[in-house]
Amino acid sequence: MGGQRADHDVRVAVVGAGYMGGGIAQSFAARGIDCVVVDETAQRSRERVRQLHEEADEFAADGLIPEARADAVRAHLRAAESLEAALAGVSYVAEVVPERIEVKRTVLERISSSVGPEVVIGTNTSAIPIGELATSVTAPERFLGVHWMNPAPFVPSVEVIPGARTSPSVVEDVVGFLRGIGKVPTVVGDSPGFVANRLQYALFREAARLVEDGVADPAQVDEVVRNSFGFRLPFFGPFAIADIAGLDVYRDGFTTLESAYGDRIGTPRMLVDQVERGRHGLKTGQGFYEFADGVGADVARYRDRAYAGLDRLRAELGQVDLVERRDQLR
Ligand SMILES: NC(=O)c1ccc[n+]([C@@H]2O[C@H](COP(=O)([O-])OP(=O)(O)OC[C@H]3O[C@@H](n4cnc5c(N)ncnc54)[C@H](O)[C@@H]3O)[C@@H](O)[C@H]2O)c1
Ligand SMILES: O=C(O)[C@@H](O)[C@@H](O)[C@H](O)[C@@H](O)CO
Repeated sequence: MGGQRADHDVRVAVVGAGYMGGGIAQSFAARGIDCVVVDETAQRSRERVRQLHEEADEFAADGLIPEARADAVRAHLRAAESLEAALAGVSYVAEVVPERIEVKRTVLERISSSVGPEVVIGTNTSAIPIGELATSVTAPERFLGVHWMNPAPFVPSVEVIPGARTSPSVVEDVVGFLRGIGKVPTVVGDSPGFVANRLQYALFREAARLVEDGVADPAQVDEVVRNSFGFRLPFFGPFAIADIAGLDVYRDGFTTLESAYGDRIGTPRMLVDQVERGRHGLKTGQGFYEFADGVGADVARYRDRAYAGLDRLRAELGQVDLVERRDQLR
């Protein structure tokens, strides 16, 4: 795929046409890449493709995607009558079946035994280490994690997770292929939950503890997150935010949290090292990032412009009113 064939020759099979598989298939087809989806039965495959075509038209009607992209989904996205029929002539296979290792292993065995070793197989697993799934794949050098976020058509990030035996050229091809359809692929290490879900689930675990401890209810937690650090995250990740806040300030804050919660929110050694080396972030010109030679002032100006712009965009979009269940467990 990609490297060996021009992208317009690439054909994609999506195995598992559920919430994520459907969105992944739409994402490829909308860019003119022939994509075939297969689910547990031919009937479900056909039904899902009908839904995906209609959904793409709705996206266009709502102004979310250009009309031409919706037309491309109809032209390039189709259903297969069987797994074998779906896999015929493809360059890339997306495995998007349920997050149960035994289901994934069975499906991956069937896929990898039905296609040649040149066909790349990407699993959309949320958290299962690639190494644990690679044992079910013949020619594991063509196998890797390709973790899309929901909803696949609109969230830019795709984590690309090589297994121990994944060929570097396969990683390079997949990254280029994803960039070619407008995604933001990031190559990360093979650790349970990778980056996105290890952070997302850690946040959720602590959010659940806040409710369990009676500090806030779910709606209050969500409101604070959306309007505090969540407001900043579209522009700066956690290390940049820490640099901007001041690593010395973070170190001091951790002192309180560590004394209250122990290792659960313990002070990272890397943070202490930075502070002890006088690298406090934007305020000293160096932290996890470089801010010297006027870069800090540019970052601050961008920060303020971005946040003011997001504030205007949020006012324009409004927000959805979620009704919290009042019988929440504390
Ligand atoms: N839901 C999310 O937010 C999200 C986000 C990123 C990654 N993921 C991961 O993507 C994968 C799929 O998640 P989902 O939310 O789309 O689940 P889903 O239940 O919506 O879709 C799974 C689909 O796989 C089909 N399926 C089951 N066994 C099959 C088989 N043997 N052959 C073909 N199809 C089969 C099911 O019928 C279903 O349509 C999981 O690994 C999940 O962890 C989910
Ligand atoms: O945030 C995402 O898109 C997902 O990774 C999460 O919704 C979550 O991890 C699901 O994958 C659970 O299967």
